[in-house]
Amino acid sequence: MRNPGAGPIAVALCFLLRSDIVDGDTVDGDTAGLSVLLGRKKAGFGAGKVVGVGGKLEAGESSLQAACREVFEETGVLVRPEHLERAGRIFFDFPANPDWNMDTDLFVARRWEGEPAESDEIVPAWYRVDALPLADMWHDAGNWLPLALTGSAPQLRIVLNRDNETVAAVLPLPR
Ligand SMILES: Nc1[nH]c(=O)nc2c1ncn2[C@H]1C[C@H](O)[C@@H](COP(=O)(O)OP(=O)(O)OP(=O)(O)O)O1
Repeated sequence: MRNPGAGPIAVALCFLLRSDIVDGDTVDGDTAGLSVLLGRKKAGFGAGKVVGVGGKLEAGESSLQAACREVFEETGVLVRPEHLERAGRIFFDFPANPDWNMDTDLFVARRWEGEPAESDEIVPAWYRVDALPLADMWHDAGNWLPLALTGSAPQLRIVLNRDNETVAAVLPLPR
């Protein structure tokens, strides 16, 4: 994937959050009536899985800039950096393949311009936050995605097993 021995890959993910509640509706719970934009990955790392929209930082880029660029490249939606909210940080730790280690900044956005459209990389779709498609995602998604989408700002190191799929441990990240 990249130069052996280099540090973790810096990644940014951005979750667009849409309120489905129309005026006058009443709902129970924090997440009822909220949907998130995820994407079915067509190629590359994690192909076939439903994943967060985002990807690797380019040289000289901040994670904020990368999140906006990746959302645009992968879905055609324009998100402005000032509309991103930090939503946590996850270190994906692949002990069997350390070259895959990723240090991932999470963002949510509640404002954007445009409608998501399919790209070469993903098929975007809206999912209810209280019914996330966890069976189609990375095994670890249930450990951090609901927390990130409900404002808990998880800061976690997710250690994968040697199968590079199942979760060996979920540890706090030093702040
Ligand atoms: N354990 C894990 N759980 C998860 O939910 N997402 C993970 C993960 N490990 C990696 N990812 C995500 C983070 C990142 O968005 C993505 C890999 O980065 P990219 O999408 O940029 O990779 P690709 O190889 O497809 O990209 P390019 O070749 O740069 O187009 O995988």
